[in-house]
Amino acid sequence: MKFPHDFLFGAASASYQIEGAWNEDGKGLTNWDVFSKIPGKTYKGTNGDVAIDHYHRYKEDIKLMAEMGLESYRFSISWARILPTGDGEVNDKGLEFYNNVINECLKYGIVPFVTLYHWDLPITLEEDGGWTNKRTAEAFIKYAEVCFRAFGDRVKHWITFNETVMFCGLGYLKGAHPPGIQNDENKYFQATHYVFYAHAKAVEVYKEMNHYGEIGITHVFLPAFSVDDRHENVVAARHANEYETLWYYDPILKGEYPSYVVEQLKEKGWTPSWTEEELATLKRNAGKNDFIGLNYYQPIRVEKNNETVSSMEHSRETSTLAPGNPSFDGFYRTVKMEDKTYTKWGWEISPQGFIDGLHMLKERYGDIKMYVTENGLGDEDPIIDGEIVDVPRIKYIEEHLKVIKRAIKEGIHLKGYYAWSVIDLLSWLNGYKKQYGFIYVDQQNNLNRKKKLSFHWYKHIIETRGEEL
Ligand SMILES: C[C@@]1(C(=O)O)OC[C@H]2O[C@@H](O)[C@H](O)[C@@H](O)[C@H]2O1
Repeated sequence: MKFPHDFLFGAASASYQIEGAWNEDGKGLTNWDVFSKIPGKTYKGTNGDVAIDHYHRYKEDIKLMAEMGLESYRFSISWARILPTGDGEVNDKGLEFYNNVINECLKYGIVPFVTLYHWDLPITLEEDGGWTNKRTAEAFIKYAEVCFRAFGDRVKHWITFNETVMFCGLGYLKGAHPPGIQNDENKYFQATHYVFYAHAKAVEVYKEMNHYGEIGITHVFLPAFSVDDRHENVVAARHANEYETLWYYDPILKGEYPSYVVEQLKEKGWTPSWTEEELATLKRNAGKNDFIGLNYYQPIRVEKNNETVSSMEHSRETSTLAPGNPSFDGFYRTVKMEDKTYTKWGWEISPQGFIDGLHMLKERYGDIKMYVTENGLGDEDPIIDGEIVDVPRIKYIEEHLKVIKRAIKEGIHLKGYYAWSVIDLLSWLNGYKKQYGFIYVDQQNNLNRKKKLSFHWYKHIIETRGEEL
């Protein structure tokens, strides 16, 4: 059986991780332009000043995507190219660049799937409190409207935010991302709330423009499972799902926060300073979401944590989602299991965990359309006789596409798959060591591009619509 005719086979990237041209054509400074240059913050001091120079080489890259037969390309817009000061004047050169990227995609019949925010925030807003300041939410709504107006005639698929849990969690709890704050639960929960509010307002604005496209948000999907049937561990898994999934998915799809978490935030003094108008905005717009984007890489296996967790000193290493760390509130800890397989970065490889999680989502949120907006293997790819023989990546994606096909047969409303990433790119915390792409970029040789083994494999899968999977 083939994948459905309207299922999109895609691949993804993000502006800061591929574009470079960090200070060209009127682009404003972003939080990552500044944070990445603070000594010790990134792996070997890598940053996105050049990245893989996609800003100047987008035509070559999109031509390669077309050669792969890619049906859709998910990329993000750098806010600071459009509004260099965050909420001031529009930069026409920024509009021009993304118009060129969109038109280049359409030239090959590649469907552009655009993420408005993939972590690069104009520095003026970061320095004014970032997502803990409602000004940033209001600025996002202005930025989104500028993009809808400029590109909405050709872009019909919009993602507002990528992985809120990551930029808020790493920004305000682990400190591994800008603004580099550790263990501040009040700021963390406040930031997530203003992101959800900004999302709901952007959905409302988009729908009022009658562009007849679709809009949603992309969240990490990290289903938590108990390590065994012991009651305290089952309770720990429930707790993890409430904080890591329901806190993110409920305000979007139900328009309200999960009561389990709300009650505990009240007890702990972590309740965001939300207003009735903001909460009403979430409620009013929840039903207008066209889809939810899932970034699935792994499940987590959890057990009750019985050791006291003082405010941990975090590092890049404790921020890479490898198992063995306690949750920020100390309630549970993740566990590396003897009978599971893991990537070099300690992420469990579990297609079964994905399909089990998908049924959990369907049970709670019904038939909401879903896209897999990221899935892929971060690896140090083997090179044999000059060829990138990334067989582990082929196996990883193949196994996940198989369960996606099964999930669709079981009634899960999945309409597309975007591999992370279309091309090797800058990792926020791992530099260029952790590769994800179908296309290799030679960092030692003029950033030359080279098709990997997986490029040819994915081309075949797309051509045959995954019939053999
Ligand atoms: C943490 C990490 C990683 O480095 O493996 O997860 C997978 C992937 O998620 C994406 O949204 C990030 O933009 C990209 O950089 C990757 O980030």
